[in-house]
Amino acid sequence: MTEVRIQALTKRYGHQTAVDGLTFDVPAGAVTAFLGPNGAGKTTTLRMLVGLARPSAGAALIDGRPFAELPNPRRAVGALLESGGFHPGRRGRDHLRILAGAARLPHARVDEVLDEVGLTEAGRRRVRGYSLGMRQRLGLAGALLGDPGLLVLDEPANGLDPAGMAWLRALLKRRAAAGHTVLVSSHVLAEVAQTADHVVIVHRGRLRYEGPAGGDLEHTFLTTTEATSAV
Ligand SMILES: Nc1ncnc2c1ncn2[C@@H]1O[C@H](COP(=O)(O)OP(=O)(O)OP(=O)(O)O)[C@@H](O)[C@H]1O
Repeated sequence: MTEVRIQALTKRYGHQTAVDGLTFDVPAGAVTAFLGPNGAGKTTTLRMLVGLARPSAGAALIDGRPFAELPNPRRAVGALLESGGFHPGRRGRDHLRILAGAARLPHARVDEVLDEVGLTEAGRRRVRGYSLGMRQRLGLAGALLGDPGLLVLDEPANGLDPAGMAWLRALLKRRAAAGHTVLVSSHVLAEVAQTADHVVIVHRGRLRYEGPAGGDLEHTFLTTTEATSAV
């Protein structure tokens, strides 16, 4: 069971405050949707959680520690924060083999995760020929390699077709049912309503809502974010 605690988390870029004293918990054994308008601070928060950005103040803790202090971070946390970053000339399978090697994970995991994301055949092809949805699936495969207790996904549904969305929904629910912690940002409220158990809404870097999913999510979103965007 992996607990996530965001505590008075703040990130400033010059005079701009992207994340502003944000506090919330992410429960284990549930899918938590992380919502907010464009520029609300979601990606910045997730980047701090997985050690890609340093907080200006406050903390993002995984089982009580910042990512950088986890004893085995690549096994504890699987993250998908952008679907780029693949070497275009590399085969999908080789990309995952390199990740597995760096994390000292058994190479057998590569075939398991390729199968899990439906890329068994495509894994033999070079990434330059992948569609956006296939790149998302490959990114998800990378996040799943270490069978992590915590999955952190930034808009993973981007580029997925309807069957891909249904597949992703089932995957996230399966992880949560197995007791894992799943934190996923999204703009697709209808999708979130079908997937999430718990919802966190931010706006202008601040917490606007935290609670169980259900009810009229669109109404909650629009009223808590004043239907305006910071960008
Ligand atoms: N590296 C950076 N340098 C300067 N400003 C940044 C940087 N990263 C993010 N910001 C700013 O911080 C704010 C929050 O951005 P962030 O990407 O976290 O929002 P978001 O909620 O993920 O948005 P979206 O839904 O559009 O992806 C924005 O105003 C953005 O311009």
